Amino acid sequence: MRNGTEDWFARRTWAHPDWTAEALTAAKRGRTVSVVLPALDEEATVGGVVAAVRPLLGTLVDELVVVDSGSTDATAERARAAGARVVARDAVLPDVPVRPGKGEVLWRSLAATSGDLVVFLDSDLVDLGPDFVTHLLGPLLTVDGVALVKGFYHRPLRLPLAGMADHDAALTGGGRVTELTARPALAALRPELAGVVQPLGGEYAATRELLESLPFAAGYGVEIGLLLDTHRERGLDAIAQVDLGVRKHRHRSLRALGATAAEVLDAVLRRCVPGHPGSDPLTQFVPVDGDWLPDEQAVATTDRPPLASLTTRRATGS
Ligand SMILES: O=c1ccn([C@@H]2O[C@H](COP(=O)(O)OP(=O)(O)O[C@H]3O[C@H](CO)[C@@H](O)[C@H](O)[C@H]3O)[C@@H](O)[C@H]2O)c(=O)[nH]1
Ligand SMILES: O=C(O)[C@H](O)COP(=O)(O)O
Repeated sequence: MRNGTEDWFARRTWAHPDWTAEALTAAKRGRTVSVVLPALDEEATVGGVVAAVRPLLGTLVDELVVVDSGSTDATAERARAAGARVVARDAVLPDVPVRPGKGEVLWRSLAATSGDLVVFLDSDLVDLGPDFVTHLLGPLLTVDGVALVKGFYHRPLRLPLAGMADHDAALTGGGRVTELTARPALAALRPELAGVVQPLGGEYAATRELLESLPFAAGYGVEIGLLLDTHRERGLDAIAQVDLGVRKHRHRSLRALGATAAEVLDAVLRRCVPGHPGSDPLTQFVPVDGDWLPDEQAVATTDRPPLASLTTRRATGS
């Protein structure tokens, strides 16, 4: 790591966070907190994530919202039954036509919530620790100048893998796009961010003021886009990271992760390489009856503008 990044790592990494919900509730001093779970067909897991956050509702957390990304399963019902407010993505900013993708629902979630601080959690997590939300809020509530807090964790790969002993995969095999695309891309194009352990992690917290000032990449590029833009606009010291223990989630296929990687890379290139024209659809090859058939997957390559600019345009009628 470069010197400045090593210094940042030492100052802005909490490897053994010990904030309690009680202490942080006292530290809020009038600030409010929204927890947002984006969810697309997560009926199996969303109730568990909501249940893990629910005990904090009314003290550290002021609102708990699942933003439904067009699910066709029982995600909304399960989330509601577990105690969340559920908002359909097209009910937020109803005059703005919906685009697909994760970044889109996170962007809309800002207009559906009001907390001064916003915590995002993926809704495909399983067995998440009770302190995920508390620890993500620690630096925001107690350290001046911090605007974005990323979680980091052990990431077990809960899939059978040839050639890998169970205990290796169980400890560190997960985060394939993180390790094979995101971190190498940052090392090449924004090495100051090489100390961020989980640049893609879906568990992070930020000030509303920061989030509303930044563009949101439409698809899976949203996390790395927010990280790069926070660094560019506010500097390294506005970013912190906190060890959350272990993160387990629902794994997607390598093919699906190829499209995620393409969106992550596109978001990096658009921010780090002037003149990048935007990526083509991703061609993957699928074996069918002894032949290899090309299959094109769309790559989301556009950003939503900062929500604050939209609100200003509406207020001034421009
Ligand atoms: O169109 C979408 C796609 C996903 N999701 C939700 O977003 C979360 C994360 O999606 P997932 O498909 O599980 O992503 P991962 O394969 O786990 O991708 C990792 O890497 C992505 C790229 O940075 C991040 O967006 C993810 O948070 C991070 O977990 C889940 O709750 C999904 O239900 C939506 O709400 N709408
Ligand atoms: O963050 C990532 O790299 C993706 O979520 C993939 O994670 P996985 O390899 O644990 O499925």
